[in-house]
Amino acid sequence: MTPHEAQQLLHDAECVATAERVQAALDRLAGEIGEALSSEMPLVLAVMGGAVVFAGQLLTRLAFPLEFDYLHVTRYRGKTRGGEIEWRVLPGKSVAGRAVLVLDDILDEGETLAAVRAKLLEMGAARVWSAVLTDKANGLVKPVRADFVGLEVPDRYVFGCGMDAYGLWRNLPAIYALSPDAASG
Ligand SMILES: O=P(O)(O)OC[C@H]1O[C@H](OP(=O)(O)OP(=O)(O)O)[C@H](O)[C@@H]1O
Ligand code: HPA
Repeated sequence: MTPHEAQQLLHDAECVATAERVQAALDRLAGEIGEALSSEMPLVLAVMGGAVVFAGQLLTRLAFPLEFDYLHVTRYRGKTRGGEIEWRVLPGKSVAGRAVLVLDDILDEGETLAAVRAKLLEMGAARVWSAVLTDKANGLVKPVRADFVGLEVPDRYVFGCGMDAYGLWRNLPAIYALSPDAASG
């Protein structure tokens, strides 16, 4: 894709959550997570790459002791439809016996979070919580629900705030839905 085509993708997209709404959701989420986990000294794990913005912006709002690490798993690989789960990096820190909080940008069909949760429990995590910046209202019975949800997004392919459109635009501070034409590409 050329830079011009990438700009066109954004131009044709619809904003579904402004940067202000995202920041307000982060403030609320941080409060909810603090109430639930402030005495747990959790290991916070970002699911790379989509969680990079969410994790960075949430962590500085959490005012309790925690450890941070990441794991890398992917199943969309720059496309708008998911496939097989591919594990790229397991968490480097031991999760055995730990309270773990998983951070991800989006709960869509729920396959990724379900696989991450199962893997962490298999690795001996004592308890696994999850927080997602967005939960897609797609009407599916998802295999897992998130304990903490920032925003609901419509049943469209969304991007920005860590979420990519064909590998691009993770850097946007607001959330957009791809135009139907672009989403089928
Ligand atoms: O609920 P699901 O349908 O499983 O989809 C959610 C997952 O899909 C995205 O990851 P992706 O595979 O696109 O990799 P990325 O994090 O590098 O964008 C997103 O970051 C979530 O991890
Ligand atoms: N946008 C970006 N990444 C995603 C989505 C989406 O709508 N669903 C699953 N991963």
